[in-house]
Amino acid sequence: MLLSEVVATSVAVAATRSRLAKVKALSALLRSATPEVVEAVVSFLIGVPKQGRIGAGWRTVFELSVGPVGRSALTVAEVDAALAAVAATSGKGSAQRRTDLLVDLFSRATEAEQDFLRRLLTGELRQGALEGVMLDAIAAATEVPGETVRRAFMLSGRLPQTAVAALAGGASALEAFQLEVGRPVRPMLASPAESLPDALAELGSCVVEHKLDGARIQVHRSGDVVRVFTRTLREITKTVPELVDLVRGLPCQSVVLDGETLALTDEGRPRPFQETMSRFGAQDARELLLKPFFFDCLHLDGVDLLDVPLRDRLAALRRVAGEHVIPGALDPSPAEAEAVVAAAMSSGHEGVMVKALDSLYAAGRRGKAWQKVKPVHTLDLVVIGVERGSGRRRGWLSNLHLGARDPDGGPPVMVGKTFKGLTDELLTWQTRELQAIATSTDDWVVHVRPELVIEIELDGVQVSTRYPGGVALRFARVVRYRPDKDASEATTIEEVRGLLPGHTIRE
Ligand SMILES: Nc1ncnc2c1ncn2[C@@H]1O[C@H](COP(=O)(O)OP(=O)(O)OP(=O)(O)O)[C@@H](O)[C@H]1O
Repeated sequence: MLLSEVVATSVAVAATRSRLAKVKALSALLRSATPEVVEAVVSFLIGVPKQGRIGAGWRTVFELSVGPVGRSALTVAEVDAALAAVAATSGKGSAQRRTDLLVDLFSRATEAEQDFLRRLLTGELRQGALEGVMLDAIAAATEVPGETVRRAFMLSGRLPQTAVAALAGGASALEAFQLEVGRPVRPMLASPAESLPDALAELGSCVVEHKLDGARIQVHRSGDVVRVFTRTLREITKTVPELVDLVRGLPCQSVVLDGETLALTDEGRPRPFQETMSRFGAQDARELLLKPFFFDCLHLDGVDLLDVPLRDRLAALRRVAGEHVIPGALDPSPAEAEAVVAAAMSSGHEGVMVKALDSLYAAGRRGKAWQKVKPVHTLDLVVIGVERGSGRRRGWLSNLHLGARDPDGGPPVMVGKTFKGLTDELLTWQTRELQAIATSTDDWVVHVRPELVIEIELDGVQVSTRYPGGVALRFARVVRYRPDKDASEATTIEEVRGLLPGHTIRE
């Protein structure tokens, strides 16, 4: 398959707002790809090359200036091989060798292909929002039910491999995907509830647990080997040795645990979220110990538990991790449930989770079986630009331009601005981070790649003629950055519109 076919499809998908048209274009391309290149084709389209980060600096790639050719015969397989060669280059003089390989590749590409490759390599093409569209396209290309494709993806965590299996072996190949200890699955998510009584009434027999304000972890143990993953399935085993030691000491041979981790003060209250997240960085900074609070068990000693009711998963969890289970109450009366909320709030946590005891573990799903009850309403928005500070904030990048996600995979839709709630520490941090992902700047605004997710508290929204989505935030203020989320998980423009007066307020 020619690279130009992938580029043309990518451009066509970006140019249309119709989900159906996107799915049609992608599935037609998948159908015409030969088995050897399916993995590369899907990787290119979702903007994540198979080789991951190839080690060529952003600047190198962006500043490569090689005259384009008028017509090209570059194939997907050739590009894939070239990227593999770049990724495999290491040692002394490797920066130059990588540049040479890239120059060679770019010199065989047309202008449109160069532009595509540049955006692929700098991560600009990466669009989490395209994942859902791609899953539909795989289903359409193979005539396998969408649910089967989705489940395989949630269990493997990898879209290209899901496509390869679907195209080669259809539904039966996808049904063979199982939970594998050591390979993370997409975590189950929660929907917002109006109130505690609503959630209790809707779910019937349930567990009410503290909703801790930390970071999601998924811990896999097989024998003595323990691996820890974040909510976005990034491995952080090396940075959290205390969690590894703790799970290695549990009374079992193999286990997969789902939970939340955070750093606590001496009084047992949560430390600021930023401090917990700083432990997920590159090095082991063990002076700030993390404590795990597990709330689910997906596998225990050879038995997969994804498809057993929560009641039984919790029994397994208590057996294996008793004292590290998150606080809560099983099958509480309304008064007992209220008491859990009061205890959670007075300990400095953000609310409670209410979960149906007969529900199965729906990997990657934000369903109704788990409902969160939080007194303060927040949105997770994407930073799309930032204004240069003035006065006391001179030298810092300050006023943030905030976007909501387009569920059909288009660029984020601006819904407001804010600099409220930013501490000096956050201003310093964001100035550095935003400069690193700047795409263009003028005197006033620095535009950035839409990657950073930020949690925003607000009083509500109002109709706006200024912003393209027709809706604007009222009194927005920053709660915190969410480095554990990527832009594909941000609040959608529809969810923001749902907050307009006249709509039912969900969160
Ligand atoms: N008892 C608990 N059960 C499940 N998740 C919990 C619990 N306590 C804290 N959490 C955290 O809450 C998250 C679930 O809420 P949700 O699905 O809305 O994700 P979220 O968008 O990160 O939520 P929020 O933005 O409200 O923190 C989980 O990902 C987990 O990190």
